[in-house]
Amino acid sequence: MWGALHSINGPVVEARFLVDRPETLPKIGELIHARNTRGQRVAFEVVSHVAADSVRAIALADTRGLEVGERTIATGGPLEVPVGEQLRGRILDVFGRPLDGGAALAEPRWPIHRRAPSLTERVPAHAVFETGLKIVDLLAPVPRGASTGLFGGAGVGKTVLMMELMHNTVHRHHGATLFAGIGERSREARELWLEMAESGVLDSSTVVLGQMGETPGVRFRTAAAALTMAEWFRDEARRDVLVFMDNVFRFVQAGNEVSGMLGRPPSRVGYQPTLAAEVAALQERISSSVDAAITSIQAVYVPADDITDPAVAELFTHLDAFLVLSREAAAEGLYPAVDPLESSSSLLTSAIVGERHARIAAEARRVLAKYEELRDIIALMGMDELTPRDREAVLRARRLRRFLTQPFAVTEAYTGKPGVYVELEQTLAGVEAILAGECDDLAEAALYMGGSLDALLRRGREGGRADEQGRAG
Ligand SMILES: Nc1ncnc2c1ncn2[C@@H]1O[C@H](COP(=O)(O)OP(=O)(O)OP(=O)(O)O)[C@@H](O)[C@H]1O
Repeated sequence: MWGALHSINGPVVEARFLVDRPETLPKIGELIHARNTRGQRVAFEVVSHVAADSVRAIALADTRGLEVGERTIATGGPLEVPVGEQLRGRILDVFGRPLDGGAALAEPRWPIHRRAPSLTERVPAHAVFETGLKIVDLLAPVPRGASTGLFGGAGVGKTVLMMELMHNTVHRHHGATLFAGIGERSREARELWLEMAESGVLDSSTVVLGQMGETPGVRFRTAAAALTMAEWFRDEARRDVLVFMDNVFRFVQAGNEVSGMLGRPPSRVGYQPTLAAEVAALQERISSSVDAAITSIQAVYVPADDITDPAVAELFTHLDAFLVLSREAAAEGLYPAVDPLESSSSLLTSAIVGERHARIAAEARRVLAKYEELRDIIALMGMDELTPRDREAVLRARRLRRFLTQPFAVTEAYTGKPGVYVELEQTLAGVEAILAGECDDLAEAALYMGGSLDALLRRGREGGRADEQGRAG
């Protein structure tokens, strides 16, 4: 159907169509096109009907060079993105166009506005997505088919952690991984791309970018585009998919910009009135089917560290686990720098992970919390002032904290240590032994940056033998 641009107001346009019946007017969510003075096609998404023959639409590209009266074409459907195995190893924009200099993608294409599975179709997120990372699987198990929030300032290891999780998903779960870059700096996306290539996860992953500097419409739709691609892997290939969103707060922010441009009055503390619905529409699509699941890890920027911010609070209601990265842990070289006390997961109850895991995790947390509590006293007065009971807790907490570090496969190139994947059972056995005092006589360093307790003890014995040989020689 044909129409013409009737008004242009930055990224918001109104287009009038030649309609014979009201139902033929482009629908909300439908894509319409117009050409700018350079002959380039500019896409818009219809966001509201303003009259029987007119729509308001938001640009998904730069609107400079557009003129009133320009012919507008309704495409008859929403934005569609390519799906399928062809996505692997590709870096795409929100339209599914290559950003990696490679060939254009072919059919099939799926519309980005897809229904979330209904309550009867979805499988509750009561299963653990094993990451192979001791500290995560023990204290903040990632729920399969649900969302986990990732929190941490600059330089504490967010990107490295995301890449290790991608690596383990591909190599252990034979799953697919997707990275949605939303509203962050383009330079970071380029670095991520290089790091992904270097650490060997790029070939099995797909990156979808709607970065800072793109129009709000593009940034707002990036998450939906990436989820559509993930849904193909879950529903057609029946494979588990891990979707990273960096940063989901920027999705809310883009929605707010769109809302402001449309002249909608803001509600809570300046956010869009549609905030809850927009977040829910996105998060509800992250779910399991009978055969496979979309599991999502979402970096969350917390403005001014204020967790009562309405957007952050809204995002929190959809998160089933929290991975909090700590600057102190990173400074001490305790990688992955996951904060063992701040991180949590709704799965950590005996009904879901079993009585043993829940008990070991609670005990580990108690000992680590005790150590935190005593740190200042130790710094001031030294260990000698502690009661024997507290001294024992400190000794075990320090060993436990070191046991919860481990080398990553994706950092092998610069740490020189091969990465390890530790199965949950081995993590539990190691933590149980440390808490029972079986490692009290071991040097702390013997438990640092390794895998299972058995592997660490083996490493210690071999190291000891090598030392003896060295001395003998
Ligand atoms: N698991 C790890 N093992 C060893 N070193 C690590 C690990 N994680 C992070 N580092 C070190 O910390 C540095 C910063 O990590 P990373 O780039 O992941 O941080 P970030 O939080 O994503 O930072 P930014 O916010 O700047 O993107 C790495 O270059 C590396 O030196």
